[in-house]
Amino acid sequence: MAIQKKLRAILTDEGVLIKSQSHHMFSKHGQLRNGDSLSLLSCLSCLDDGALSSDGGSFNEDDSLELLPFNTTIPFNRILNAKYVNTSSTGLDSSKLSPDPFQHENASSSSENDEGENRSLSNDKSQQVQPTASNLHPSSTKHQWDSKTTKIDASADASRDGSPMLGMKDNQHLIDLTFAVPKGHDVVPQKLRLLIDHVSKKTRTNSKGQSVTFGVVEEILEKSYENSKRNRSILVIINPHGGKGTAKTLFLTKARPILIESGCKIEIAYTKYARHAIDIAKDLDISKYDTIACASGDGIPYEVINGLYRRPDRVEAFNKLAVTQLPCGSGNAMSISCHWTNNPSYAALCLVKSIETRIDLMCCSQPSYMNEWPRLSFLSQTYGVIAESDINTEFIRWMGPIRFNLGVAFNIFQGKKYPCEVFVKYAAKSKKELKVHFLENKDKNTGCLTFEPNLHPNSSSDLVSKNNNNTKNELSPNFLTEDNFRLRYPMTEPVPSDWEKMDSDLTDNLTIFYTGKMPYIAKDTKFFPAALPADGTIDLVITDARIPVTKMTPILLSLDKGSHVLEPEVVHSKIVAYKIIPKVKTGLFSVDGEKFPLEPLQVEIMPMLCKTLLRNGRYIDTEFETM
Ligand SMILES: Nc1ncnc2c1ncn2[C@@H]1O[C@H](COP(=O)(O)OP(=O)(O)OP(=O)(O)O)[C@@H](O)[C@H]1O
Repeated sequence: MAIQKKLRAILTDEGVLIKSQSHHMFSKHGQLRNGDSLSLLSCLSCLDDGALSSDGGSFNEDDSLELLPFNTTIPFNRILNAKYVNTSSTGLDSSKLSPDPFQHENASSSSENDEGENRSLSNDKSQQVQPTASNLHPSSTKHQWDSKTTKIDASADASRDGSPMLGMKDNQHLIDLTFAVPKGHDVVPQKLRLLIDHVSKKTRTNSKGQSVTFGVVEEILEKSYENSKRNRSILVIINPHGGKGTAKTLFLTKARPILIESGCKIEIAYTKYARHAIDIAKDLDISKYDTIACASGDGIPYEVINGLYRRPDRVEAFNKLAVTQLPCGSGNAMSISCHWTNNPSYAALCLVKSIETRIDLMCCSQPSYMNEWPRLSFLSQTYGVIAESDINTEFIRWMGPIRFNLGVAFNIFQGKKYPCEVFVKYAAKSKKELKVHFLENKDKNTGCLTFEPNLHPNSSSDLVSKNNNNTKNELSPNFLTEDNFRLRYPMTEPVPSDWEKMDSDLTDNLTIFYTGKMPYIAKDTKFFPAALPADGTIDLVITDARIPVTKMTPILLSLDKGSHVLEPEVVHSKIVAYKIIPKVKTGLFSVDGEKFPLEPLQVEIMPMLCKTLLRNGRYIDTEFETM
């Protein structure tokens, strides 16, 4: 009968293992051949490789790998959703089920048009209601099947425990599985109807204190979202001008499908003027969301963080909301550092699978605005040749990231210097101390909120590294209090006695002053390879204009590898606060890529102020320890 010809599968520690009854289930190119409608399962084999390239690229995007005709595993870290197929209450005989495993699929039915108005994009009901511990109980059998629209209502569907239909054994369950597959340079949702042979051994305690065995869907979803939060409520802020005007299309075509299929609830706000995201964050109803995703460059997350900071209820806002980026701008340092990718579809997959983590911010004060609002910075502050190059090459914006490198090289080879005074409170002054600090802190996962030790030691899940020595984190969801926002070193007070004044022989000849919190400042620019999410320090890099061009050239050329910090001519320290007083008459600071006035600037670390989403609960691996 028809059901015997369906794809059959079992659960393993790694994922859903597709078994075939027929040796001819897959063609050479991964197409199903058993008479069912064909589904191209290209590159399921490379799904096993969840590793993103450490250079800030994306996952293994090679879809030309040999296909696995049998025993193909869909890893849990690529599974977006699972639902029971409801057959018993439909009047349908299982033998009459469509042979096409996709015919009854209910793709996201959000019917929004593509206009640039702010509007709700809540996905349809089937996406909002997910199988949960409470609605998966087998006794609940409220089934709905709209045969006209062939939609499966998840609320009904999820209420069922996959009880066997005609021709199925007790331990068999018919489910619809949605998972992410590579396609070209992206990852896209794919759906498959599977007959799963499974008897769950997992139990949970229900609201009455009884021990209840997991349903297979519940077990799949639990393993697929281990350590991460399911069904996020996301406010997506799109800068329609971001990424040379491509941000909106990038989000809608690449990121949104992954979010929708994962059961996220989405609303979109478009920025209508410069700095609009500050106002959006300042005024939004924080009870409606748990995540703000900036489909933009790094400018919008900067604005969102500063908008939240200006709220009277900022403690609640920073306790509740995670701020993340879907890389749709020209500078996407946050996504490269946090999601380990510059690709919006892979970043969306990382978003739904990530670990909520508290990261440090930096609080910036300058005379012209410190009495109003100090500015929070999540990425970097720079003065000197890079600040000038980044901002002053805006006129060649159309060139994309390369404009940054051209500007830097141009000014460096002109031998420009930017005299200043710098006062620093060190955490690790020498390169040796810095390395010790890095090694001591890199596996601590200090800010992880949802981290738990790997429940499945044999699992290949990449959510949790097997060889780290993490323990369950004790951070409370209401970790922050107003005290966390208090400045330890107000600019109005004299420089504290435990700060050191840097040698003026160096600072009078300074070319680059760069402080940062994330490893990548742009694609292929690993400027702060020792940066850690929540180690309570800022990384400082300084260069001297007297470095000969013959030595400066290799330093600049090693920015992609991050090994520039090892060069003896480059100052590299970890600090908790600093004050820089420029001595030049014209110029600027750049804070998170934004233009700031040429005035004394004082910055201090704000430990774990911002909740964000990190793949594996950590920044992209910079390989600093092996440099
Ligand atoms: N509708 C708008 N009109 C004009 N400016 C806008 C608008 N929306 C946002 N902006 C501004 O655009 C700037 C850059 O935003 P974003 O970082 O998203 O883009 P980007 O493509 O990465 O640009 P950049 O090259 O500056 O990094 C921000 O300063 C923001 O205030």
